[in-house]
Amino acid sequence: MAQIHIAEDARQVSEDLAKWLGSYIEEVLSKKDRFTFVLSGGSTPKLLYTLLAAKPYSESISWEKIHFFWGDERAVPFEDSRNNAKMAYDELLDKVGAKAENIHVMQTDVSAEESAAAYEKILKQYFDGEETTFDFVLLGMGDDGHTLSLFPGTSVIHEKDAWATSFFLPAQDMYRITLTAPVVNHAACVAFLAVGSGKAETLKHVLEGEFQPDTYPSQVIKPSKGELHWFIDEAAASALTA
Ligand SMILES: O=C(O)[C@H](O)[C@@H](O)[C@H](O)[C@H](O)COP(=O)(O)O
Repeated sequence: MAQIHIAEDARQVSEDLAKWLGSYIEEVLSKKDRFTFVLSGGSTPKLLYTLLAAKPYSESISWEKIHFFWGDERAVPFEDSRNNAKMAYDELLDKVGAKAENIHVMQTDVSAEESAAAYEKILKQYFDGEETTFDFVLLGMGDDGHTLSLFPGTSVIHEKDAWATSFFLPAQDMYRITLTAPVVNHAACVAFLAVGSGKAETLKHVLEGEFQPDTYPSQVIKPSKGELHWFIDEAAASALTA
């Protein structure tokens, strides 16, 4: 069952998530020596990353023990403003003590197919045979209900085997590289961060409507063993009935 955290506005949601995440990371690192963290792209996480890169989190989190991954990537050069890895470096990774060898970007200087295959190999090296995959997966949700690069009507929504894949997205005239539901649904903890009235109607369907993953791909995120959290603001929550 998803745990839903509602705050007044986008800043408060990000502050609440930063605080919650700081405690969660500390708890996990009290039991083991690495924390695997999937970063999200899009615009919503920027404020969260900025908060994490500043005090107290810049000093309280053991950044050197965190291994970073991405949920998806647009197959554009790193320097392109649409590149998810660049946003995370600019807002967070260039500001905290993460180790370069622990940061695993989805390469965009090779074909999307090669990038996905290389990512699959890295993920298998980290998690093959493990009880769960990532310690934490941060996800966004588009106004259309997509998450990662699982867009409505795409076959990748139903991928059952690959942990990372790629495909051409005609609507954006670009290739995308993305994690798939299987590897995310085996994570220890998944948290959506979604804000704004533009997501309200979609969020109502995702959380309260029938299971229609081709229309609302975010519905396929259902951790089998792990926790599922939604960090949302009042505007995004405005159509919820529960
Ligand atoms: O590459 C991407 O676009 C993201 O990974 C994507 O899944 C994002 O999380 C949603 O599109 C929400 O984006 P916003 O946060 O900008 O609404």
